Amino acid sequence: MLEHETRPTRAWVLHPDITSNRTRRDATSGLEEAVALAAALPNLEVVGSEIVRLPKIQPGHLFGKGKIEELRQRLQDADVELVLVDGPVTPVQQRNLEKVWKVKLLDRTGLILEIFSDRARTREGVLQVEMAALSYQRTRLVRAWTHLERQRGGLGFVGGPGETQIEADRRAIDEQLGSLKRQLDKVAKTRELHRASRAKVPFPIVALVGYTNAGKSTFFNKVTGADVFAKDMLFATLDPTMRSLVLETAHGGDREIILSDTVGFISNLPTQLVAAFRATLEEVLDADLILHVRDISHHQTDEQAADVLKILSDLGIKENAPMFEVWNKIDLLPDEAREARLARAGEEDDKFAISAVTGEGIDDLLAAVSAYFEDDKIERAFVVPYAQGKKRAWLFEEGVVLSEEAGEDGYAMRVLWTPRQEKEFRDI
Ligand SMILES: Nc1nc2c(ncn2[C@@H]2O[C@H](COP(=O)(O)OP(=O)(O)OP(=O)(O)O)[C@@H](O)[C@H]2O)c(=O)[nH]1
Repeated sequence: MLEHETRPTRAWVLHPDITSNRTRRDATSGLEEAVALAAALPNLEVVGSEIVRLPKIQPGHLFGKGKIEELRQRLQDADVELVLVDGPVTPVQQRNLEKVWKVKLLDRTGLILEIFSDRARTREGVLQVEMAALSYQRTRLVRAWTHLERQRGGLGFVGGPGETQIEADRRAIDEQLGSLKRQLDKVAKTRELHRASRAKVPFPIVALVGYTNAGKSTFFNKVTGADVFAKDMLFATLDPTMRSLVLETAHGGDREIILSDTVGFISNLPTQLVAAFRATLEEVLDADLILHVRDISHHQTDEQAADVLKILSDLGIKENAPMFEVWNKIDLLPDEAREARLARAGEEDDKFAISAVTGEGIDDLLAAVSAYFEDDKIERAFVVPYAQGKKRAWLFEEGVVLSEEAGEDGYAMRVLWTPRQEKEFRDI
């Protein structure tokens, strides 16, 4: 009934393809991702999208004159109100383009911030997004400021209404940032307390990570039966959601684990948001096992996986952290590709092909997770070469050594350990 009042904003997505700055992502999937991002905003209709080749960035207007005029016509014909530019746009370019096109304009960071603020569900999430948004605004003020200085011929002339206003704005933003930071610290402390009390619970934590839209929440819901806001949107989970899950052990017993869903990753994450991610993803740092959920049907699934691993390493997660790869959405693969994936997953003990929608492969994955935390110990004998002192030290730290004898090639060891320790040892 209210349809007329909530008419969606008509938006147009532009993906600048900067010839001098080609990354390994092709422009078409860049545009596709930007459109998907835009669609994640509520009450917005993407009425058009295109790649704009950009041999050279124009400082004042980003695009060249001819292109701007051509676009102006198109935007006007389509009655566009909001233009989303998938890349950085300086405040000056933004102002100029908004004036010529008579639209509102958001760049990639602005767009992601909008989505984040719309999705944040816990107090901490909201605070983080506010902080990120403020830092973003602050850098824009700084840029406007340098621009002003340049216009004055770089004389370093200070004073005048422009500067004073900007300085006041910056101070106001700094004060707000300080206050947000204090609140966030408090929330973080409370969380720390929760975590400490949880640490007393002897349940392993399994964290889901993955590129946005990989299917983490769908998987999480499927296995926990939880009602975690299932949707066809990006970034539905800005805050980690945790549920306990009881798995069956190999001997028919129960094993309880805590499964934690996290925010989806994305390429070219604006720097202002990296900190917000870091706090949100602390759970992952704490996890006993990471499940890296991948949309194996996506044509850039390998690039997405590389992005996720890069973000994890930026977050300080060790390369050899225990991790399973979950190849999700196999139901969407054509037969041949599907068979190939299933065969490879069959060969490697830390890769699993599943469909979070049909449920295929999930039992095997959960059995492997359960086995990973199997307490049953196994005895092994092997030689640790003298050059691998780190491995030997680790065995003693873990307290698994039964006996040790110095031989010709190294230490002949006998150990008693869990399958989990065995895997960790291999990765050292
Ligand atoms: N066909 C198919 N679709 C799936 C599968 N898993 C997830 N999807 C769909 O993929 C879309 C994204 O799934 P989500 O579970 O929301 O993805 P997510 O990784 O939690 O996304 P973010 O919250 O953005 O990080 C939804 O439309 C799901 O229905 C699958 O195994 N097969």
